[in-house]
Amino acid sequence: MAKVLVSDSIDPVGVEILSQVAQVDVKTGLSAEEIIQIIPEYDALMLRSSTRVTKEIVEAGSKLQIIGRAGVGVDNIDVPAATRQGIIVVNSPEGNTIAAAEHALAMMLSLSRHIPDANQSVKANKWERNRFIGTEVYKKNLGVVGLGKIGSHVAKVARSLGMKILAYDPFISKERADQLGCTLVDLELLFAESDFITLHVPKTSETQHLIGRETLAKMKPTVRIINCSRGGIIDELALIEALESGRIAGAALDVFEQEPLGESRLRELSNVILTPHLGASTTEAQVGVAVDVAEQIRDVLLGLPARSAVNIPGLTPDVMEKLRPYLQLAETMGNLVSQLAGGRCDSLNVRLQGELATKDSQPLVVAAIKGLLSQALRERVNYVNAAIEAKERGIRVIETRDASTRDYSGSIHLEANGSMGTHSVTGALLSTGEIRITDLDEFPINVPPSNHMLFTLHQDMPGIIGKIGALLGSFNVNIASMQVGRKIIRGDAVMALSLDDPLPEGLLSEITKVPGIRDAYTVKL
Ligand SMILES: NC(=O)c1ccc[n+]([C@@H]2O[C@H](COP(=O)([O-])OP(=O)(O)OC[C@H]3O[C@@H](n4cnc5c(N)ncnc54)[C@H](O)[C@@H]3O)[C@@H](O)[C@H]2O)c1
Ligand SMILES: O=C(O)CC[C@@H](O)C(=O)O
Repeated sequence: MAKVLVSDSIDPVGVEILSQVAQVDVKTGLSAEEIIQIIPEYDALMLRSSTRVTKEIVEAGSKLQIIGRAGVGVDNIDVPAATRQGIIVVNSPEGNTIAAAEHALAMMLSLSRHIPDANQSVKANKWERNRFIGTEVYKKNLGVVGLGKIGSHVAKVARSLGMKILAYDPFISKERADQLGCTLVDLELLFAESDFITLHVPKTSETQHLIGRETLAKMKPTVRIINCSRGGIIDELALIEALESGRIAGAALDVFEQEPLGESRLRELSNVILTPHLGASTTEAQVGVAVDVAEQIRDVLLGLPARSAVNIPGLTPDVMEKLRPYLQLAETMGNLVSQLAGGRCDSLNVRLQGELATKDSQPLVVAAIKGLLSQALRERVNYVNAAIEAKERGIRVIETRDASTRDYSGSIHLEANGSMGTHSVTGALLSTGEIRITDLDEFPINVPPSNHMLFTLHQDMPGIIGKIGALLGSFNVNIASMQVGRKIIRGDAVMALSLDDPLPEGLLSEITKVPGIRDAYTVKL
């Protein structure tokens, strides 16, 4: 019989479901070393946010088929390590949305009316009615950073409280924001105009310390900040200084840079409310995420696909086998075209060409959408939710199939319209399975995707390639490979460069100033 280790406390209904197919051991509070010792016996691991699934744990799990996170964020699991080991990682993308949104709203109202302090005061036999004068949220500006599932629900409820919602989410269309009654603004304006700011973004390199010393300095002195998303999105030290000096009025935090929260001056501040990562802690959400994830673990142990895998598509094995090499191609092309077009796309045209023009190839469209959304949603977008996420974001997906073959037996052409205009890419596979970008904005090229890329649209004229090379060299950026594509001599052309280093800040605008360069884009793949 298969064995499942449950390493954090989950609702008993989850254990019941797992017990249908496996021996279930619930062992909470184990250290990493203890997990490493016992994990070789287990076929599946189920956890919440307390267990950190490190590379060492993953590598020790020689029998592990699946790791299930009873919640949204999989940032406590080394997903790349699991993927390399062929372990499916599943989560519950929606099971605790309402719970987390309601916690953020509760934090906002508690802050505005001093509920925790007033409660403590009455319990200490005091009656301090003048000490706890609050502020109303009615007609105040609420800045919502991240208008995804939780942020949208917060925005909807806050609107019914009479608040005006300013939202920042570079990956959400204006139409979607309009539907939610939110005004999309840039971060500067959101920070400057908000009376309350609530964070609902994933933790990524872009959102790490999104709120820090510099940004806090731009806020109103009366602002109150709520973080029920992830620790580290606020620079805690900068926040403490701003609260201590009265630079801002208050904060309510459910998540911390270090969890459990250790020694911290946050505990001494009267204008702060702290909760121990309770966003998902409602009976309903705990049942929801436990059922959602336990069912997926049960199914995978029975040899069935998972419906919410973050690292492997939940497709039937035979279709998977056929399409496997092309799924990565479609995803890479989606990621590339989204970065060229700018995050906020309103349409994606997918043309499947040659041998891919069959009805079985539908997962490739999903893979392209997944790639398109990956900048915005990271591990939260998967093969199951990609199409729904695109629809909810107001992205129109148009599919066409063209059975005629060109240079490759099968290729994928994507065209996206985003905040930086309409751009297109085509990709194909070499017989070795390697990916090639074969067309960019209708200009023929032939380059492999790489980590850091630079594309230019320019006029084909003598000296221009040298100028770009020299400019990159002067900033110590090494070029790994370079290719030019053009249709006519001395007409428009594109340059595709693979770089060994990321482009330093400010260099892109220098490149666009080079005479003959019309546009330049950096891309990270
Ligand atoms: N406190 C808790 O217990 C708790 C419970 C559930 C979820 N969470 C956390 O809440 C957060 C939001 O979850 P969700 O389910 O709404 O996720 P979601 O994926 O539905 O929404 C996240 C949104 O952030 C946007 N985004 C990505 N990068 C951005 C950036 N740089 N700037 C602005 N917006 C950006 C995305 O476009 C997306 O719309 C996650 O970090 C999740 O882990 C916490
Ligand atoms: O397990 C929890 O209680 C927290 C879950 C939450 O942080 C999530 O990302 O889903």
